[in-house]
Amino acid sequence: MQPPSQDWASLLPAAWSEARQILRKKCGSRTFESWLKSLMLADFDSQKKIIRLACPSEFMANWISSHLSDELLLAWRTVWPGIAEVKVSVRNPESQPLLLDVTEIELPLGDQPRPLPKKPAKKKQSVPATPKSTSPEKKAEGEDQNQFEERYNFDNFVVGKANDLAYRAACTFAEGGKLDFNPLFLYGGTGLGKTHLMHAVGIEYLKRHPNSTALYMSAEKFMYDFVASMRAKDTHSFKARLRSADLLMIDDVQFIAGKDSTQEEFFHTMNEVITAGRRLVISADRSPQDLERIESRILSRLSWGLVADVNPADFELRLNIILKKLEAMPQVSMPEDIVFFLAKRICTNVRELEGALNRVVAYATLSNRPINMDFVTETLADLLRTTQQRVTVEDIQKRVCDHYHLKLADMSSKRRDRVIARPRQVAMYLSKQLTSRSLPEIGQRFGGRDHTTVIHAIRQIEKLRITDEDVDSDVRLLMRQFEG
Ligand SMILES: Nc1ncnc2c1ncn2[C@@H]1O[C@H](COP(=O)(O)OP(=O)(O)OP(=O)(O)O)[C@@H](O)[C@H]1O
Repeated sequence: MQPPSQDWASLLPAAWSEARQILRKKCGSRTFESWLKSLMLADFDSQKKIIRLACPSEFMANWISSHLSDELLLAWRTVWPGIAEVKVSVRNPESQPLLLDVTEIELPLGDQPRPLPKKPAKKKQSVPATPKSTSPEKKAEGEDQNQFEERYNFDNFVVGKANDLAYRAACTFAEGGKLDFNPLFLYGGTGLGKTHLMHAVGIEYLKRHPNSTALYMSAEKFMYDFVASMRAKDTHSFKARLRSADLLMIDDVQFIAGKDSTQEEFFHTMNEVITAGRRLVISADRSPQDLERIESRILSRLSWGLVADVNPADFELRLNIILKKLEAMPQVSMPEDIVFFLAKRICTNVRELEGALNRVVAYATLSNRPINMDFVTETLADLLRTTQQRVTVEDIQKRVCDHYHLKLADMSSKRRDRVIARPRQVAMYLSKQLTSRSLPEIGQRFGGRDHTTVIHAIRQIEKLRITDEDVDSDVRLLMRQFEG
């Protein structure tokens, strides 16, 4: 059964964001910036599995179609394997895009550029398209008003031991009462919810104080806008915009490390905002004392306020996050053991956990398959491989020998009778699937066999998994033992 269209709409932003990351990597920043960046997601035909992208001109549409169509299809298929076709056409100025692409993080023009951050650019959804006749100033104003992602609110933020302090501090800050501390400094590793909390502060603060102004920007955007304002010889408007906000939030402040002139401006902005009794929220990937190449006067101001850490989610929090996300997808039926499995295995950060969940749901819907353990281990194979504890060829050999009641020495012996040769092939196959060992390395560990023997074993098991149910179920069982 096909899901109703709004289900697709909720999954598309994350998928498009992931596809863009892949495209940037595959095609290089130059091509991406020149040709692909302005592409917008225009439509998704869930019946025919066609993605339609729109770009500003016919010339661009033709060029992209003739030069980059393979890359586009590949990127989409990496994210959603069932996609049949990706079409590029000219944007209809009247129609509203499915997704409005917000400005991606730009490199600063003045201060020494640093590599772009690896995390996906955050997307806003459901932002009304800017009317064509809007003046640039009006547009900037409009962008500020629409800067918060609605779904990043306090209700959607799941609280656990790892983020309790940060959550409570953020709530207090957003209430807008007497300021007991200022600034609020949130820090923690990537993908743990700092940006989510900042958006939640902004949303809540504006809800309670509709006549106030709140401004959120990444430290990179701060840097870029500042440098641009210097070039345009108009730093005045830049300063005025930031310093007049009742609530100012700067995300990922570690990005201005080593940027002297930006830090100078940042320091004065902080000072003015705090002195004027306006609210300031700053986030970083580490605590003030651990931030390097940031001026000490900035660090000391940061430590004046409340410093709250956001820690990696524990199992219970991960479980609750999945359950919360599933609440928003009532059409999805996910068995309890899968929910536990995901919470247990995807423990890097919440962004990855969310990505894994979205991928499973999207693939299942696209391929019309039920969500069960086989499906999930197959769909998330790459992720599980990197997150799983390292499995060694020796572990695999032991498990296979236990399963088939063989001696460990049989894995390396020259004996070729089937009762031994077949399990040995299974062990070679699993070694390729579950470890990062090369074919010669695997052969070496099976009694110094040649890599062509390993290739033969892998092909043999691949064939048998299709034609012989017993072999297939043995392999699945063994695989699950390692992956679970
Ligand atoms: N406690 C939570 N409850 C619900 N969702 C969460 C929680 N923590 C993180 N998320 C989700 O995880 C994703 C990543 O979070 P976010 O972008 O806020 O991370 P971050 O800490 O700002 O990372 P970075 O340092 O890379 O900017 C978001 O989609 C967010 O909604």
